Amino acid sequence: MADDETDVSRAAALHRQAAAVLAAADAGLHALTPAPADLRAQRGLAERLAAAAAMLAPGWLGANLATGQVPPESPARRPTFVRVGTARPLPEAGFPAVVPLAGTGHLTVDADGRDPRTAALLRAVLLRLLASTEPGSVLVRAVDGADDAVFAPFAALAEAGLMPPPATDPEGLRAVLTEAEQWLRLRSPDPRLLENPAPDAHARDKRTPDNRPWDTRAADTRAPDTRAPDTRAPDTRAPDTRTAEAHLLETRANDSQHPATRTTNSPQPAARTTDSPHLAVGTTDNQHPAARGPETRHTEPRKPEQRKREQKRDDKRLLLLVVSSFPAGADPVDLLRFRELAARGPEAGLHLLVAGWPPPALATGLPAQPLPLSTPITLREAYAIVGDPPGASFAAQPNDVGLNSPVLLDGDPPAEMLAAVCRRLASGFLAFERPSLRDVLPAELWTEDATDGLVTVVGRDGERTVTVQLTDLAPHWLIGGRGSAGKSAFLTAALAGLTARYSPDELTLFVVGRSAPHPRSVAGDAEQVLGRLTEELDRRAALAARHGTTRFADLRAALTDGTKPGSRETYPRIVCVIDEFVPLLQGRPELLEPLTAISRGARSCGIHLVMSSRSPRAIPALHERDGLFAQWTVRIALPGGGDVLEPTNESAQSLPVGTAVVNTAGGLGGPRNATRGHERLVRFPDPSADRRALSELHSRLDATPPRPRGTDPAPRTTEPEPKAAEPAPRTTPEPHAARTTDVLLGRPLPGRIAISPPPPVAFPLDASPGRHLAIVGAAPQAPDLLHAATRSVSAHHAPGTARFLVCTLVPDADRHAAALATALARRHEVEHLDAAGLTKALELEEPAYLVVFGLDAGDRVTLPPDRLSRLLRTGPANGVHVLSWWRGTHRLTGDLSGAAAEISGLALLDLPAEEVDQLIGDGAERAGALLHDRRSGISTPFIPFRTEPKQHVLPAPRSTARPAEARET
Ligand SMILES: Nc1ncnc2c1ncn2[C@@H]1O[C@H](COP(=O)(O)OP(=O)(O)OP(=O)(O)O)[C@@H](O)[C@H]1O
Repeated sequence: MADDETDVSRAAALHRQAAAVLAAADAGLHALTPAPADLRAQRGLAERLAAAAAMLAPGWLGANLATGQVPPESPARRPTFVRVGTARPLPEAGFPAVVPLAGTGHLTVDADGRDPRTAALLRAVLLRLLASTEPGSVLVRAVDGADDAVFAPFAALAEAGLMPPPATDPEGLRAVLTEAEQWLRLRSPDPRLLENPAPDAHARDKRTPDNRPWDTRAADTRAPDTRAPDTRAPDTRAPDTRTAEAHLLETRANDSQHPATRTTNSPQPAARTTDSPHLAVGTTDNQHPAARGPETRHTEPRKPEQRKREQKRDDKRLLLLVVSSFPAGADPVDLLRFRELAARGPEAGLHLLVAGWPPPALATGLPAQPLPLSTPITLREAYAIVGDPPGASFAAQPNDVGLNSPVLLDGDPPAEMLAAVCRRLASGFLAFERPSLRDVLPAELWTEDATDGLVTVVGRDGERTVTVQLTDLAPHWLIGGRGSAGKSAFLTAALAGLTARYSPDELTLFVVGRSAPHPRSVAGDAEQVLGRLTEELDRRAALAARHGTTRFADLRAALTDGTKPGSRETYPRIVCVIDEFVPLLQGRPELLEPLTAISRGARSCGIHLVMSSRSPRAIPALHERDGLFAQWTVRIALPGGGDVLEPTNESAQSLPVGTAVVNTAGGLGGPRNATRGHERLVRFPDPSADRRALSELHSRLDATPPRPRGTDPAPRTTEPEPKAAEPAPRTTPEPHAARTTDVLLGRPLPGRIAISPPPPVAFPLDASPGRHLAIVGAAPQAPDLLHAATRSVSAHHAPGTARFLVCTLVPDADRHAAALATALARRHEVEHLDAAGLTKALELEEPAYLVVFGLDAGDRVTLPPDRLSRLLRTGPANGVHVLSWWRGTHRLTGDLSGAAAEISGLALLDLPAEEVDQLIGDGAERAGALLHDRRSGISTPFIPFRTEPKQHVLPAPRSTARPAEARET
């Protein structure tokens, strides 16, 4: 080692000496009476310099790539020097021009990447740095503001997460700057220096100490082409300027005592003992975590040596920020951020390759200053000039600057060579295989119970399966990742896992901005979905208060206690998924309040939020102490999504696509690669690469009938079907039946969310069993509501495409039935049925809407309960839906209760509390109208639509009075 250092020192000294000699030679060439060149001496010198360069930049770092020869295998090393071209003081003599990088400084080129020479140089340098280091030890962030595809040949690295696609706009540029600043903060010896990620440019400039590199250099900056050639002998007295040798030695000294390892109060937090909210992530080989109960893994505080080891491993990495050109909208503050990063970067492993620097003063309003601690390259027509490296001089004389030799910059590396290196790096970095969608799905559908929480497999950590929970203690997930990081893929796979595990009785999805994959999902725009969710939260919170429960499991037990076995009344957990919430909240800030209320009140009500974004910290208030996310312990960071973690947590840096960091301690963490009990690096499936498994799952979900809570799963093969004699519902609905038709019932009550105009309260009719509507109550407006609701269904269908069968069993409603039939006939086929016709219609198998006024008046001859039950269960699969008005609850809860239990939509009008309680298990005082969907368990108050002015509505008997027409048998 000592010998090596001596050799290298000697080589560096030779290099310096040779540079000075060359400068002197150059001066000679330019003198009026040129001295005769000693060509042999020049060639000898060039050879010695080439040998010195080979020592400073061995292997990939300094090889001549133009030959197409892959440099001989050499151990991965820190790129302290890198070649930029060939210095050619004489046509006959040349040597590689190398400049310092890792541990020392940066590189700038005055022309940006639109100049092909610059673009080629950037690619060559990038290739050298990537090829000479271990995969993953140089992280690259690129900016190509001209969107000139300068980095296109490196695209294979994007998938591996080694180099995301370049930022092309100011927003992307700022994201890159922020990432670099975070990198610096974590490694800077004095983190206070970079407390504010986006500094106020002018304030920052004013407080810049005078001894910062760019300030001292600014005073004597001259454009390189105006520099006088060096005519003096090398300055051997210059102990204060750091030579290449000094750089090298200093780099080594720093290596062994990096600032980050020196600090005793490193920002990295000690691992915390996991407590219950942090237990939502688990790993297992085969056992379902729900069966194991909550995990109780505890993490011992890491020992100092272990921490040191982790930090040291991390310190080897470099972050390389490569700018080919600045985006048009970049402003002076962005440029000042570059200077700040440059000034502090090298000591923290941050290096910049910036083309187009200095940016023109006229365009930026800032003086065109060199980038601190950088070696500047200036392009000329046929060659380039390489300026002095940071703190040192290539020149021999104190007043001279730069390498006194023209440099022919390296051209593009051979395409095949570059592609091969990228392939090697990408495959080396993707150490383990992507799981398939089947890996996150259970063998059998809908076998889990959501009482204590939801849990699903999200991917694998090596060979281990990783599960994440949604429970009272870990109620919500916050997911972050840049564009194309795989957020949709992660969500789709996670939701597939949940919907396959939990039947609609256990789980209801509320989905904003994406399609809903579960039979009882509620999908729509944010206003509609959050409106429904707020109503449901209010309802459940009131029930929890009434029953004195603080856990959802207790509330569910209290609510289902005493309900009849097989009852359709269920209390599913609700998962509300909001994709890309930042633009949503920026556009509709008024939604923040209900969302925060839901987030806070949800945990004891079985309501969970899953929110994702490309820039989760774009609204800082959400992350403050009282902000939306303050209590969200589950954070999931995909590539570029480190923002969802604590600023000190680096585990999401340089994630490849297809991986995510799942952290269940609010993002708490420290260095990358450290082992933390509350954090897992997960490889998750890409459902788009597994379309078959996904569509198979969806078909199975569509085909599986919901089962009442408390009964066995429907498709058990060992048990007989409960009603073998009856035809099973069709598993593959006809195309017409697969369509969902909304029955519009009224306006929502003014709620917490101001929505203009508010969406109507509607009940969706789809192909699953029980999708029928019963309007219940003797209120005068009830028959008119059936009229209005049916008209909304008619309007939903194109003229002539729907069939309506209208029947009235109570004379009081004749007028309504007649008016409805007349109105419907204007658009569709309508048939008026008498009692006998109704009985026959119970056998319907062709699509139709059967509209019955006073269904409760039908006797058992007209309405044989078993035939009615069968129609209600199997009709929707055939496109048959029953829309009915029942004047009271008597028969619904009496002799027709079995059949009526099949009706999943109940519009209750002015019913007494005890009758509401009997029907839907919710005895809250309810004046007015209430829509209850038995499938989702959700009740929504509404103001009924009318077709007639109020005074024309006929009075009807009170619901509690038994209707005379209802004959019991
Ligand atoms: N697990 C995975 N493994 C490999 N590739 C994946 C994986 N998941 C997603 N991808 C790929 O990454 C790309 C982007 O995925 P996706 O659309 O899910 O990203 P996103 O973060 O939702 O993007 P955006 O924010 O732009 O909508 C897709 O081409 C997808 O095939």
